[in-house]
Amino acid sequence: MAEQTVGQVHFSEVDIPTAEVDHREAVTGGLAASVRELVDATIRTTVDDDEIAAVRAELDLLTARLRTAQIPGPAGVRYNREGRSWGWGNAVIGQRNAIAPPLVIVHADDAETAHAEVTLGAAYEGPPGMVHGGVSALLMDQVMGETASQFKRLTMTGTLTLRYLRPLPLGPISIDCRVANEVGRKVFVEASIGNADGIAVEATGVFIIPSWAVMDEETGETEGWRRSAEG
Ligand SMILES: CCCCC/C=C\C/C=C\C/C=C\C/C=C\CCCC(=O)SCCNC(=O)CCNC(=O)[C@H](O)C(C)(C)COP(=O)(O)OP(=O)(O)OC[C@H]1O[C@@H](n2cnc3c(N)ncnc32)[C@H](O)[C@@H]1OP(=O)(O)O
Repeated sequence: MAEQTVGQVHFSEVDIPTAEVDHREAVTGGLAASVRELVDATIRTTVDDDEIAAVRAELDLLTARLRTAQIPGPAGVRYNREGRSWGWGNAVIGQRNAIAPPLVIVHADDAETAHAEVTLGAAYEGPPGMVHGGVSALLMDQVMGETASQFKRLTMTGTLTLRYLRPLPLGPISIDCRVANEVGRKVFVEASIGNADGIAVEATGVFIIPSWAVMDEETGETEGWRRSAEG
């Protein structure tokens, strides 16, 4: 495994064929989906105290089984020689992360716009019955960051500005995003999150190609970046 550190961000090139990555994602993504159900059930269950104690004991055993073989730290961002990249622990789209909603992001062919959808349940509540404002910010930050990167360069959130227009009920939500402008290493991105009733939150962001990122003058790609297979 080749470790590459670009500034303070670590990437790992691993020699795993894309088919194997896809297989691992299908298997562990299924596990994450089950844990996501568990999170929802934990919030909403009304079973009695004894039943909670019994379930907890079983869960602790299951967790111990998973811990018998673990990587030493977080999942990181990895890529293979076929250009497939993956970040299994990502807080928004990590395939193995039960805390991730998980958002499905579709980027336009020109990579300048993106659309994302997900259904948010009880685990994402802020005001009663409504999406937590920080969750709205989190989801938009991810979509905006990916869109700013255009899958060819490393961008980091510099400034994210949000205007909360109206409360957003839990349930199906969607995000729209576009690159508005670019000046030097600054990429200006706009996004909104809402539902069938309209937009609830608007966001503008300045995403920055860090000064320490090494850029290829011809392609505009930064080192450490590989286009993901899902694009
Ligand atoms: C987390 C990165 C992961 C990367 C993974 C890559 C590939 C993996 C594959 C999939 C992931 C795809 C995309 C990523 C998607 C989502 C990730 C979520 C986004 C995040 O969760 S990311 C974490 C939060 N984020 C930070 O952790 C940043 C901490 N911070 C810094 O690392 C530096 O602070 C930095 C780099 C921001 C700037 O450093 P620098 O040295 O390059 O800046 P410099 O001084 O050269 O300024 C150049 C021009 O930007 C202006 N400028 C500077 N700072 C500004 C700011 N904050 N706001 C507005 N404008 C700013 C100046 O005013 C100047 O403007 P002008 O040229 O006009 O004078």
